[in-house]
Amino acid sequence: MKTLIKNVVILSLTGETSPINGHRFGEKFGDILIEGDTIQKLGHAITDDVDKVIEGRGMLAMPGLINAHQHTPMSLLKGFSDDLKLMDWLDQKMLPAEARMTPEDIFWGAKLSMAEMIKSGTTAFADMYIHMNEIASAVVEVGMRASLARGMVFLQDDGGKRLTEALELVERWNGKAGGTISTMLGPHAPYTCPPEPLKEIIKIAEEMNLPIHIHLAETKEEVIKIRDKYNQTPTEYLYQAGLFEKSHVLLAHSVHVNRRDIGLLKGMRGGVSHNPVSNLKLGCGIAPVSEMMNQGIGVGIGTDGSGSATTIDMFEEIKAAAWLQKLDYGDPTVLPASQVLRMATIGSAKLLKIDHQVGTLEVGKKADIILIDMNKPHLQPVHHIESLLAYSVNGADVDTTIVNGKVLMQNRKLVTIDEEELLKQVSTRAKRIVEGI
Ligand SMILES: N[C@@H](CCSC[C@H]1O[C@@H](n2cnc3c(=O)[nH]cnc32)[C@H](O)[C@@H]1O)C(=O)O
Ligand SMILES: [Zn+2]
Repeated sequence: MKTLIKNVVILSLTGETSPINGHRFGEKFGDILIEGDTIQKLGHAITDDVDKVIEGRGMLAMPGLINAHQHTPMSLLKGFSDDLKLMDWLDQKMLPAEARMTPEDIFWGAKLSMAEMIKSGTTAFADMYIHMNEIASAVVEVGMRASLARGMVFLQDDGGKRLTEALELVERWNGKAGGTISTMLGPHAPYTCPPEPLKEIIKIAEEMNLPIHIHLAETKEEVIKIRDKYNQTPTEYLYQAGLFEKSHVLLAHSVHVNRRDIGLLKGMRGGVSHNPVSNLKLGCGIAPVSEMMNQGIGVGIGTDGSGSATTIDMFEEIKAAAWLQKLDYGDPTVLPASQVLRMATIGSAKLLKIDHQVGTLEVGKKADIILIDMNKPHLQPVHHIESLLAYSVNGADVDTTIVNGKVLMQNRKLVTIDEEELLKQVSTRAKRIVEGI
């Protein structure tokens, strides 16, 4: 199967961040040839025989956004319990609701998130949740790229069952669906994982060469809890358990990390998923991402589940990430447009360990591409394309979403998801789940 995208402005997001006015609209105008799952040519007036032509005049092509931290089925719980403290929200609302979710609910909730992600330009995501078989099946049906982990909370005595499920997920799905699915191990957080199971997971991850996805230092309460229990910061706790010795680690949040903590993270494989909207909404604080990046720590962008962030539009996260750093430093030159766009693409790709496949538009990479319709009042005139993308574009401006060479949305119509059926399914399921909570 060959697809030709014609007459688009191509923003490949390769290389270093560009200086202000480094890119101008129209400078890289051309065509993209996709063969199978791969970008075959980027050039001018490509004339190959193809099966499908996408006319892209007036549109911009860029790498799909990569959401580095998600709990996709929580879309069923969006708006159900807002404006609560994180620990109350989790203990009193989310965990009881999650206990009621059937595998089918998880399947439909994951699909709901995927519909929203495709419609706002996200092509890949990292997910940590329960009933991962159902999520993996939804991923295959929908055609997105995903890195999946069974979230493990060790507060009850059936923790062993969770580890077994985590390993079954790896066994069954790692590298499957044409290489679009990868897997990680997902110990939930320092406050839900005591040293013993945590160390066991770290050892298994090293032996099996599996990345680890874990929450870190999201709230001040977490810092107090870990200090009271272990007399350490959450980062020190994970460091001492040996987490950063060998494994590739995806840390979600990392809001409350001090200078010393950042020193411990320096040199780690992987890095931090910054989830600014969730952190803002829960009043958690501002993660010191500029400082971490200055120390060479990888930083990508995620949304967290829509149970907390409520929105999973990565363009909102991009804006929030840039604005928060500028505000925090009192300096608008911090985290410029070109840098924050790279965090949400190749930055996240590195965290998911899929940067050899995606994250930039380059010949030989997998075709995960989004087309943005620039013919709109809020996107004209164009002086600096990266500024518009970072500060003006919304998810709803995405016209076409392609993953692994396959068109998942065109003219804003989903190709692999029956939207009407989806909305019917989720409304009845969501009502049943939260009844009486
Ligand atoms: N509760 C599961 C495993 C956890 S999966 C991932 C978990 O992360 C939770 N979660 C979602 N958002 C956040 C957040 O912002 N901070 C901490 N936990 C979260 C979510 O509710 C879900 O329970 C078990 O049976 O072991
Ligand atoms: Zn989370």
